[in-house]
Amino acid sequence: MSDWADWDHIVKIDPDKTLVDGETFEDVAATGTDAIEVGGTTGMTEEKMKRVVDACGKHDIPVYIEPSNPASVVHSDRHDGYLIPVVMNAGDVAWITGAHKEWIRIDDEIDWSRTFTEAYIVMNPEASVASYTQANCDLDAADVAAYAEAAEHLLGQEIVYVEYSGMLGDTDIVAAAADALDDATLFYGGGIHDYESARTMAQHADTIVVGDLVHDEGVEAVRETVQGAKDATATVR
Ligand SMILES: CC(C)=CCC/C(C)=C/CC/C(C)=C/CC/C(C)=C/COP(=O)(O)OP(=O)(O)O
Ligand SMILES: O=P(O)(O)OC[C@@H](O)CO
Ligand SMILES: [Mg+2]
Repeated sequence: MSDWADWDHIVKIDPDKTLVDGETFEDVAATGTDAIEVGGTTGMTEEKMKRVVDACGKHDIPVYIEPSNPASVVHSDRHDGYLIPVVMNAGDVAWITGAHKEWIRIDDEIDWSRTFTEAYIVMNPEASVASYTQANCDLDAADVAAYAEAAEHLLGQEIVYVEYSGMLGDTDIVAAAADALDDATLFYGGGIHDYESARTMAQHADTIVVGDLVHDEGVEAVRETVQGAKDATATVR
């Protein structure tokens, strides 16, 4: 069984951002979250990635690199694996297969045994990731459900990621993606900022991803979202 099948909550650390004053990656690992993903769209470098992966990898929690470009991939045995995005609604094929082909050409240390993909559906047109990938975010619930189904059944994706980075998404859209999937795991990320927003999104998604909150508000606020995710899981399943 894959690691993520048991995850209700992920903290996503952006190596281009800082933690709240006085907080450490040990504090982040102790929030009760199930895993740490390390990634961001803008300002990513190998050096910043390495610093965060090394710091997070010291604690007893799964750590996955989520690269936004081939140059931000670092290899180490400090982390558990690699979650490589594939953007279903990208406007530029670079973000579906192009960057992947280039990465494989230049990197001769890829460890396929711990490399997996995430099928992104990018929904917030204001997010950096939307402009970066030239995503078509003008999608209704039926479009999103169809992308989710295509990801799982045509492309064999094990993770589908509804991405509202920076804003709280539409629950009808997240529910439609959830209904469309059979066995794939649904990640939801974007705008989760408290117990209630976490619980609401976790009622639909298998796993919620909390990003900006850890940088802007800190670990106490993250802890509340963990509780929201766990409570939703307890009622739904
Ligand atoms: C093939 C390799 C190794 C890399 C390419 C992988 C792809 C397709 C990346 C596309 C962009 C993407 C989906 C990146 C994942 C990380 C992510 C969504 C971060 C959040 O982005 P924002 O919140 O918009 O950006 P900032 O917070 O950095 O402004
Ligand atoms: O930063 P936020 O809005 O929490 O989004 C989390 C994550 O989905 C970003 O890739
Ligand atoms: Mg962001």
